[in-house]
Amino acid sequence: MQKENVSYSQEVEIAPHYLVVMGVSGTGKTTLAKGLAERLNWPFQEGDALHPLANVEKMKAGQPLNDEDRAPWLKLCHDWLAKEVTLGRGAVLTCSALKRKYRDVLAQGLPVQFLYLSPEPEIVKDRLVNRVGHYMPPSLLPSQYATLEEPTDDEPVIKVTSLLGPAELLDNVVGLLKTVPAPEES
Ligand SMILES: Nc1ncnc2c1ncn2[C@@H]1O[C@H](COP(=O)(O)OP(=O)(O)OP(=O)(O)O)[C@@H](O)[C@H]1O
Ligand SMILES: O=C(O)[C@H](O)[C@@H](O)[C@H](O)[C@H](O)CO
Repeated sequence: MQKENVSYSQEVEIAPHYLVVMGVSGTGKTTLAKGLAERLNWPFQEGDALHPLANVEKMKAGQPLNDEDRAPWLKLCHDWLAKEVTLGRGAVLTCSALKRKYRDVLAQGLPVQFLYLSPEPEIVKDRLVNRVGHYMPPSLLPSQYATLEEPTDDEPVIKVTSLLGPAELLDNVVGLLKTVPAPEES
């Protein structure tokens, strides 16, 4: 029997992934994650929106967060991912996820993949200095790098080193996701 003439967009061929777009402040997590969520029709959560108010106030005041500050926030991020995994549609979260132990909390028991953005530090600094309307002061960037433990190959990570602008980067990552299988549920 002849198949019905249904046209699928290229994006529909991408299996649901549960992505945490990670990296230090200013690497372009929100820009890319929003683009992915819109293009792939996956739910999006801005990780920064889950910070307790005290964390935001601390960052605004130019003080880096510590492990204790981040713990309740990471739990909320994990819980959002867990909920989305049960719904099975794919999902995208932004979260700096700077340390290995933070990523372990985020991914615990979940088929999460980290999409690691790491433009050159000078480029990231320029982006932060030129960004308007965001509470995160560029002066906190050195502490972000000091805290960062780059993901290693034994983690479920997709590394994105491209220096493309937002639109081309999005196309590039969508293309990449077509080649990367979604991990099995653990
Ligand atoms: N691929 C890109 N090329 C050039 N500029 C970009 C790119 N992606 C994002 N930007 C710009 O860089 C700045 C930082 O981007 P964005 O807010 O997405 O970063 P972020 O990692 O989410 O930051 P934060 O962790 O502080 O929320 C913004 O002004 C954004 O417009
Ligand atoms: O772990 C951290 O230190 C924080 O998550 C920061 O990365 C901020 O949330 C973000 O960069 C603000 O824009």
